[in-house]
Amino acid sequence: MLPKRTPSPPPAHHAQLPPDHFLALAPSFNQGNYEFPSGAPSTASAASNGLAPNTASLASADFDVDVRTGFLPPSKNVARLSGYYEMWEEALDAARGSGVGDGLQVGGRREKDQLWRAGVASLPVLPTSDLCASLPHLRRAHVVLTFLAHFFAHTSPPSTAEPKEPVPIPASISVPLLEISPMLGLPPILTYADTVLWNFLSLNPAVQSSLPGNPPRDIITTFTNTRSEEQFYLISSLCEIAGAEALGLMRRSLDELFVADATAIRRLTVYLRKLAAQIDRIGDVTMTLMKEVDPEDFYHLIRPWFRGGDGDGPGSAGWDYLGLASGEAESSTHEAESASTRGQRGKLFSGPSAGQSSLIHAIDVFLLVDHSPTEEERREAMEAAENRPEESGASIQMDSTPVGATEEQAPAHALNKPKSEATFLQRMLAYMPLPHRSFLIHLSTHPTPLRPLVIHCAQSHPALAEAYDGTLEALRRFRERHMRVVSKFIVQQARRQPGERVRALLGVEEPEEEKIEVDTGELRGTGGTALFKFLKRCRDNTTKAMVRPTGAGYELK
Ligand code: HEM
Repeated sequence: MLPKRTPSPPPAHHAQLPPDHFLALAPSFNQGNYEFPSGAPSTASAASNGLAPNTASLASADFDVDVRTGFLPPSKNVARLSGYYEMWEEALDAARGSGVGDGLQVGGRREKDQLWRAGVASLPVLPTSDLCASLPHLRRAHVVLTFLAHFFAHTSPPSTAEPKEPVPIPASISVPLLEISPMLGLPPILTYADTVLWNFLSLNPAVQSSLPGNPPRDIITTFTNTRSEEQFYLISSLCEIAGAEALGLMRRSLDELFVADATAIRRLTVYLRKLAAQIDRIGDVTMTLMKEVDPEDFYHLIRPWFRGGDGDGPGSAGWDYLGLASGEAESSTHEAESASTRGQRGKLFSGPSAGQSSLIHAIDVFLLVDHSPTEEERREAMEAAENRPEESGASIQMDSTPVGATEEQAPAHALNKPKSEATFLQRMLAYMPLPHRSFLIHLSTHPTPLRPLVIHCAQSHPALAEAYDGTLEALRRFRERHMRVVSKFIVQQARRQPGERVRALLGVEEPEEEKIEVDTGELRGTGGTALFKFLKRCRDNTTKAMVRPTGAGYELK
């Protein structure tokens, strides 16, 4: 099925990394500790015993955050690898086919799917050294290899053994993937960075940037060739563009916070109002999903490809990354890996979710919205971890407590949190590219004095408190609208059979029964969350941060 090839010379056009690029530097924070056995991704001044300056900024090139494009790369994404890496691209072309319904099918029951898998398993293990000189090429390699890994895993026959065997990922994919993933600070699984940040071309691809005047227009890689899948990624990238403007407003607010005199407070009030409008804009863009993405396509055709090694819930067998000696495999583990799978073959990484976007998390940190678990949730998580250690997830601590904060300065709910359990948002940090993760950790360990200032000035400058609450109200509105999207694209689809068109594409003839009973409490996102509880809690935490909270809102149904 795949053409036989012998390795040809490496691509000649790779640009050299500037010597001060983050990939070229040995990070000073790269010594292991309890939380990050393979090195802590933190640039916090706390890590240097207070000697390092606080360089926290909301648009910092050091963290690969661009003033114009935010978390999207300002330079052009690579659309195709060349030289001997063409082999991977050809395997991906063969998996995708040339149109809707022409590619591989989840379940891999057909001969076509089996031939493809055999072809990929017999590919040689390519060296990755020629990718290392260029960040855009390294990113494209992660996109290609993770799409291939998901194609391979989801066309593999289900294990009939008891207990289930992990899904094998062949050495031709897993070895290079495990080599390049640490260079990007990502786990060896498809992430939001692969489907969105590094997967678009702009309106004018000749121009080396994705400025607002030259926004993302074409998606490079999909599983299904459907317009819905392209639009799902594209709309997410347009949210990021709208978010870049929000980051700019937050950066200007930080400058005013630094001065904090009467003029600065007036300006801050204006910036917060503008920030609220920009968050509404992100919500407007998100709502275009309702029109542009077909919910049946999303739920039945696209989403099944996203499932990661933990896709079967707590009892998942995971994915087995073949081809490395056991010692090597262990040194390639990543923070996203659950502690319970270290040393085991089946790795339980989660599939991609827009919850892995750094944008909304950055707004949360700026406004000091705290998502740490409540006492009750902490107890529940501890019990779950004791009973089912595989559910405890990776532990990356990110709360909004200022470094050196006193009890009065820190939000009460952010103090005294144990380090042993991680919230969804903390877990999602591990699925972000290293510079973005470092950026969020840096911000959260140097939180803005915004909320304390708003509280301090509530009497003397009520307009500031109003603007602050207005921004949180806009963030709450975003979360409500997002819940409507989740309701339409997941909850409602889980309750009914797909129509004839989608059944034909799935290779399913007759629906088993028209209506499906769904326990909504059991519905899980690709990030592994219990959907209803999680999204409501994120919404309610936003309201809690208000100086004058408003009432409850939309219920997922
Ligand atoms: C069809 C479209 C979408 C669906 C079905 C969807 C679904 C989900 C689900 C199921 C979660 C829970 C986490 C998980 O387990 O994966 C989640 C979280 C999240 N999603 Fe989406 N999502 C969609 C689009 C978007 C877009 C366009 C954004 C843009 C910013 C976004 C932002 C977030 C954020 C920030 C979270 C974390 C929870 C929060 O902070 O409130 N999502 N999403």
